[in-house]
Amino acid sequence: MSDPTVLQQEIALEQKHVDRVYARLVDLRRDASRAEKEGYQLSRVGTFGALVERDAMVFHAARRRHALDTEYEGLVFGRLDLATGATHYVGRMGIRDENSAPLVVDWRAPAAAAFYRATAAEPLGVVRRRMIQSARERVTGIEDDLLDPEAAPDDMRVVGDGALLASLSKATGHGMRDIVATIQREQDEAIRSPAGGVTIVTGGPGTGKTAVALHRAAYLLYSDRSRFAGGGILVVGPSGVFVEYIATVLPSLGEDTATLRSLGSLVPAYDTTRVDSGPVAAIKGSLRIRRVLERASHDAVPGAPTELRLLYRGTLLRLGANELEQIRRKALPRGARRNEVRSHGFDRLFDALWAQARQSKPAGLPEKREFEAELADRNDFREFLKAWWPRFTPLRVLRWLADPARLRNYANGLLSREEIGLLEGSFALLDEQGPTIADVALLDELDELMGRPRKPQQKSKNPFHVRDGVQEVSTFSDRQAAARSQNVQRDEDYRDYAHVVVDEAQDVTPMQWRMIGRRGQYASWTIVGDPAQTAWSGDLEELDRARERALGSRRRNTYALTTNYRNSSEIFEVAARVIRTIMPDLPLPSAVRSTGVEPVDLVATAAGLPGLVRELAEKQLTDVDGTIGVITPVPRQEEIAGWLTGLPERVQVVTALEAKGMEYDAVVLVEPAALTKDAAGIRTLYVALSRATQRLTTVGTDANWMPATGSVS
Ligand SMILES: Nc1ncnc2c1ncn2[C@@H]1O[C@H](COP(=O)(O)OP(=O)(O)OP(=O)(O)O)[C@@H](O)[C@H]1O
Repeated sequence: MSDPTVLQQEIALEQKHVDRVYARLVDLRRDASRAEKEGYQLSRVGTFGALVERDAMVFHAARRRHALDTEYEGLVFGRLDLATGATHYVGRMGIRDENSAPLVVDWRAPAAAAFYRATAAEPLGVVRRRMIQSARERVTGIEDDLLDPEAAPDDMRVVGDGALLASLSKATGHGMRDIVATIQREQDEAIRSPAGGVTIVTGGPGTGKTAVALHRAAYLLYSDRSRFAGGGILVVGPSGVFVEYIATVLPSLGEDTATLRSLGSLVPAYDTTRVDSGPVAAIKGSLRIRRVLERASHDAVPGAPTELRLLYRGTLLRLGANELEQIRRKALPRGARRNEVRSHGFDRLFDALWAQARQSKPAGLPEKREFEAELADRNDFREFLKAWWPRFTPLRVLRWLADPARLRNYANGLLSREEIGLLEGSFALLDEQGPTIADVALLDELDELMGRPRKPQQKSKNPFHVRDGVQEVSTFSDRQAAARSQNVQRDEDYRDYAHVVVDEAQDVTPMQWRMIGRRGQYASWTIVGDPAQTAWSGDLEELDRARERALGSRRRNTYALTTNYRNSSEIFEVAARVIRTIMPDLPLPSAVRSTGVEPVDLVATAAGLPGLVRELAEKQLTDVDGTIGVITPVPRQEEIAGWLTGLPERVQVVTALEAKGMEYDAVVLVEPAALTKDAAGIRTLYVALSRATQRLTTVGTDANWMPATGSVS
């Protein structure tokens, strides 16, 4: 423990610098408001040039003000004392004083890298690294790491127990914890990985993969803003709950341009949280379903007219079922996209009708063009076309799969009888309950298979588009320069992202890789995940192949994270025992924190379970300050939520699948035995057991839920 007087003196010292920074911030905000006002004045001049300039000025100034507002909290969080005698302050954004001398260095600037990378073994010129904790403008604490005692001047003071442990013992809030002040070296290396190619980050539970992925997005925006803010960064996470959990991280770093989507909302027309059972999700996720969809996308419309009869100038023109089917098939060869070749179908229909008309030679038969125009004008003919070859939406075609006869026909030779039965059960609910998360990838595939007329894309004409590189300080200028590109209007289903981040990548199915891949054809990628946490019960090799295909031949940079920052060592020990039963040789991360509190395992009768679960949740409310996750088997979420009605919002009831990527201070895992039927279930159990930072309780009707080694294959 450090001497409290020394601590207070050091806090007072840092407060002086922080006061200077905030005073400067006031000036900068005033300048920004003035620039905004002046921008509006320019509109009175009325020339086109002045208007363009006004737009740019107002936009930049407004953005600058926004940046200054959002990064107000915890603006300065670090200080480096170098062996050279120089001192750098590190913060969420770079700020210079009125003479352009740096007051704060942006955490992403090269000069700040040592803040994260220096260790006692390799101090990189850093003598003391100091983390400054604050509440708004007030410095509240200091945690020092003395990295190079030999080089330390005699009067250098070192206080606190180390920054990382201090930060980890804080309670978890609703959003993800902010780690910018305590990023560790192996994480920093992954964050600053080269911008191109594919950066792959692996590591066990709680190793900071999500945190790294998000800080990397912020780093890329900083290091090449015109490329990444202009082209856009897409962040894909597994569930809506997860996306909400991470939503505040990038804005807290001053970046609000990235697009965050869950797998159920990646395609704009849908936004679903409905999940399929594991076996159904495995069929829908497998590439075999693609051929099933392809067949559906080429099939005749249910209830389509089987005959065309038109009275034309006293002559009956008639096409029967066979002729219509032949025309349709010829116009729609394998590989053709139904919505795109619609007009070919119509052309062939006209040809067939024209041939008939010519044969019967009605009086006054006009030229072919005019004949076509006359038909196209007729309501009865137009109605026929609409019914015979409508414009298809993917959802309409997916609904055809709810018809068991059609499904069997499309899946014949591709899926087993049992698999077809499972799909039948799932698609039967499509009309009533809407698509599931797995269906969204099928709908996107159908969209691709059938094509659609695309709107021309709007390109931004940006006279203020400035190419910027990494800058040491004063990032206002690069943020402003890019402001224009952030105003780019993107297509609703924008596909040309400059960078795609995929979190919890181990759970992305082959069909979902195709869906994401369509949106990242020109992108560089960051992929983070942990294969040991996958719930995928399908073919693991197929999964690897699909991912590799989406990522293409881009260069891979791989990073492995090795420390678990989330779980206490007592909690992670239980999770580790579970995963070792199916993956005995898996390298596991080491949990850095011990609380001395052992996890609790309880058994109840079926009748006693609801009361006990409620009691346990209530107890956690007094034991921890932060969030409490009650994790349930997927089919029982609603029932168990019913047992907990009226409890504060801090108690969140989530399924084992929704718990992916999440973190709670206390976890009550209900009926763990429900998850031990197969290897995918055990991997999901491993996820559920590794969500808690402080307290873990397992409770259920089966006392023997801990799987035995080799009990499942
Ligand atoms: N360097 C760090 N300093 C402080 N906290 C950290 C650090 N790295 C990670 N954490 C914290 O550890 C927890 C786990 O991080 P994160 O969710 O990113 O891990 P993950 O590897 O994605 O986990 P999982 O695979 O289990 O979903 C979070 O609370 C995060 O804020």
